[in-house]
Amino acid sequence: MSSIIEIENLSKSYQNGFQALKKVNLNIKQGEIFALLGPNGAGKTTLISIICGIVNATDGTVRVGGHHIAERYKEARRLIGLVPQELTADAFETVWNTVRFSRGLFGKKKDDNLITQILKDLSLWDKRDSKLMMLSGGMKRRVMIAKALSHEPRVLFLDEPTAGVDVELRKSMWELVRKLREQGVTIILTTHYIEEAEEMADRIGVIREGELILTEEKHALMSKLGAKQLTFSLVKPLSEIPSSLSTYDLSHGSDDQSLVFSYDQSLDDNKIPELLTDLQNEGIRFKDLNTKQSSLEEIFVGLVQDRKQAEKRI
Ligand SMILES: Nc1ncnc2c1ncn2[C@@H]1O[C@H](COP(=O)(O)OP(=O)(O)OP(=O)(O)O)[C@@H](O)[C@H]1O
Repeated sequence: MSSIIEIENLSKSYQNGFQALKKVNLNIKQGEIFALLGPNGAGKTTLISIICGIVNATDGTVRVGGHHIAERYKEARRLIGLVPQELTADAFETVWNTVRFSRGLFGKKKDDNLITQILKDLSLWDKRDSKLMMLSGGMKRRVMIAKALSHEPRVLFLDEPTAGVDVELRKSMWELVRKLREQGVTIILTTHYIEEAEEMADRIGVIREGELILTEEKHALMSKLGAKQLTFSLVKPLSEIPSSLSTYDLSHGSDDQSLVFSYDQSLDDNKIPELLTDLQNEGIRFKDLNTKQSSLEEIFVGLVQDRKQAEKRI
């Protein structure tokens, strides 16, 4: 897959000297859904704002569709649709005019059939004559998406697309994003809902204190970093774990009738066969077994906390 966005050694220091991005390197592949995760203040919005030409980089380069974002701003910007966190449209204007006008801003020819289609796809057609201020929060957010799509961008940035919306609307947003991807649009989203990244993203980037500390295919990330737990439901309570089993990472579960074995699933030799034999030798019998993989949330919290813990140790 070719890259639609190429970011090289991108750094940003704000005027007050604060360094918000530190030598970020990232390629976004055409047609993927990329989720950018990071705690508050990590630099997500700064990164998006530079790619969209709203904020200037201090160092490094960004190319969108091969166009240098500063030297060929117009060409690059034309390929991008941005859905910001905040509503940025005239509250007294109608849905139809808002979306139609936005296409014109990018110098695109009028295409009312396209605007009609976008509004229908976003379930906004019935509201086309309503003023924005009459719409619910979720509807307003859809208008922002319609606006961003009006000039047929190849890349769509969604900054916190579902912050503060209810579960039903969040799910319908996810549907919509998938549909856009099927139409060939590359999607980059920032989110605080790890569940959202877990559900939608093909690839995940984690940013922490201005550094892109990881980019990985979602499935690879989950199997690489995800510890797995195997829980044994015991036939009889076990007050103490025998010392002969001390080489295994074992602990009691919710009570002394369950035993939890944590292991690294990326290792070929996960020691499960040996553990089963040793349990039998110790006369520890079980009536049921189940495994659990750590969620993306657990992985993410672990990644973001590592640094804090390391700093505490110093
Ligand atoms: N204009 C500015 N001048 C100085 N510092 C700024 C400016 N804009 C942002 N920052 C700082 O840069 C850092 C990164 O901010 P940014 O908005 O990119 O983070 P974020 O990851 O998007 O956070 P959130 O999840 O809260 O939206 C923060 O510490 C912020 O305070």
